[in-house]
Amino acid sequence: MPHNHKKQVAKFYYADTKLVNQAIQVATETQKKWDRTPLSERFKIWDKAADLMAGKYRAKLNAATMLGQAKTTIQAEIDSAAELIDFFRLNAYFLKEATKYQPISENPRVTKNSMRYRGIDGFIAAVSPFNFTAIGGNLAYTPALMGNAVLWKPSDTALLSNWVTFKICLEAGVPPGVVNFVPADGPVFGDAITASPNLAGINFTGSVPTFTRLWKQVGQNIGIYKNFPRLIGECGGKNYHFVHPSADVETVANGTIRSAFEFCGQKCSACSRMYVPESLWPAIKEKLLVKRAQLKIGDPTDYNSFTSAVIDDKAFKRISGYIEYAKKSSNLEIIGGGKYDDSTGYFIEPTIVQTKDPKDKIMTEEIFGPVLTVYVYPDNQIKQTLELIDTSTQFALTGAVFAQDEAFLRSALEDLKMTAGNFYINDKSTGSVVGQQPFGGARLSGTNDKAGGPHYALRWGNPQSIKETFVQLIDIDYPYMNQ
Ligand SMILES: NC(=O)c1ccc[n+]([C@@H]2O[C@H](COP(=O)([O-])OP(=O)(O)OC[C@H]3O[C@@H](n4cnc5c(N)ncnc54)[C@H](O)[C@@H]3O)[C@@H](O)[C@H]2O)c1
Ligand SMILES: N[C@@H](CCC=O)C(=O)O
Repeated sequence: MPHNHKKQVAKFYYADTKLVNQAIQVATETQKKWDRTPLSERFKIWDKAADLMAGKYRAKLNAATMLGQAKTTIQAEIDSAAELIDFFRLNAYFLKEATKYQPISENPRVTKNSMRYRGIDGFIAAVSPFNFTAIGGNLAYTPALMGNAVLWKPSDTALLSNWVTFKICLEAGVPPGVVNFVPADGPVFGDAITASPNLAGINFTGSVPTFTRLWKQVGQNIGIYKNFPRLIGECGGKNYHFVHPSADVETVANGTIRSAFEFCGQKCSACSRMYVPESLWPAIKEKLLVKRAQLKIGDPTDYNSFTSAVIDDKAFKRISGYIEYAKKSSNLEIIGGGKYDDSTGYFIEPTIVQTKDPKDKIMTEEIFGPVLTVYVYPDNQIKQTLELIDTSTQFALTGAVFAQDEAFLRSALEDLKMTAGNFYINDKSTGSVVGQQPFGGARLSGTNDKAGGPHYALRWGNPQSIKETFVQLIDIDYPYMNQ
């Protein structure tokens, strides 16, 4: 039954503290053995998993993502087929390349230096969000590829697709105990892992408040751990589209509609605030409104649906709360959409708001839903508007600039340097591809460790330098003293 019909698709047993602790014990014990499995063996397993995802289980994975997370066919294919497979193949490729590096041995007959790539003794907790099946797979399996053992806590609202991913990896040959699937209430899981001396790292993607809580708990417990836990957190955004007076109007309108409303704006990279010059606003407004009105919102299993329902009642309340706020505010005007209805599912119309105040909370807080707010700026205030983009929110995840003026584009790259970890020129702020646009942002958007990039797997490594000497250590003098 599609998610938007408000029916449970599967029932899972939720782990209590005792069970989480048992999983920690299993993982910690398994890690030692798993870390001895040669990398070449692990690469074969990852390759097999990617083959299974691309072949035998492709339809099942996509169906699970559609039914469980209300993604349309195309959005499911982008996520649980393409991106998930890319993570498995490219992380293995990047790690193969990285391990080619060996330190300098000046005279290999005297001394050989080498580096081996180990996991971290203990366990890694992978805590994943609802919105991408691929992100869950990456958070859990990239540390595992590196030789770690993992407790994977899926989101309550992505259980089905995450479970299918887990089963595929078992079939591909990831030994039991290496990745442990642990559905649990968030705080129960968070409290248990941060209280364990064996916690070696947290690989988190989700909201700022959840990551902040986990970081604080680790800080409070810092004296108890065997290792300093590694903390990776990819969090929220308030992503922008900045339109220069030289921009191509068609590109702006199409890119913005896709970025703001695909998957109901429930992408961390979705465009949520837009800055348009007065001179282009009439043309852009008209195109945005026409295109918005054409979007079909319905069942994700209907091929004609552009998007479906938002993920759950909590999201529905939060997003409709912003719409109600916009209706009441004298600074804000809803110019498109604005209706919502949860009688058959958590449906919210793609909504476009115009604001007089570029610092209104609707322009600064993450909404994570299909609400786009536009601020129309005077054409002679480009610099001031760029400054506003940089300073008005605490996030720095994605941003896009639309312009045909080359000189402006080069200066915008500098003026907006710190505003986004993923910066787009004449393209929408969403849709990063593994290996092509490594993903992540700084400031409160996260630790910017760039999932899908060449260094990500190494963040989970525990390299060991080895020096072997083949000659006798003849005395205690320094070498130059014998010359
Ligand atoms: N930057 C990125 O790469 C990226 C990608 C996807 C999503 N996101 C962000 O994720 C958020 C949406 O996802 P969400 O609603 O699933 O986020 P969330 O923070 O509500 O949940 C994320 C995960 O944390 C778990 N959790 C909740 N409380 C916990 C606790 N006390 N201890 C341990 N785990 C706990 C949840 O059950 C879930 O598995 C948005 O803010 C979005 O921007 C960021
Ligand atoms: N790769 C995705 C990441 C979105 C996060 O939720 C994108 O850029 O659209």
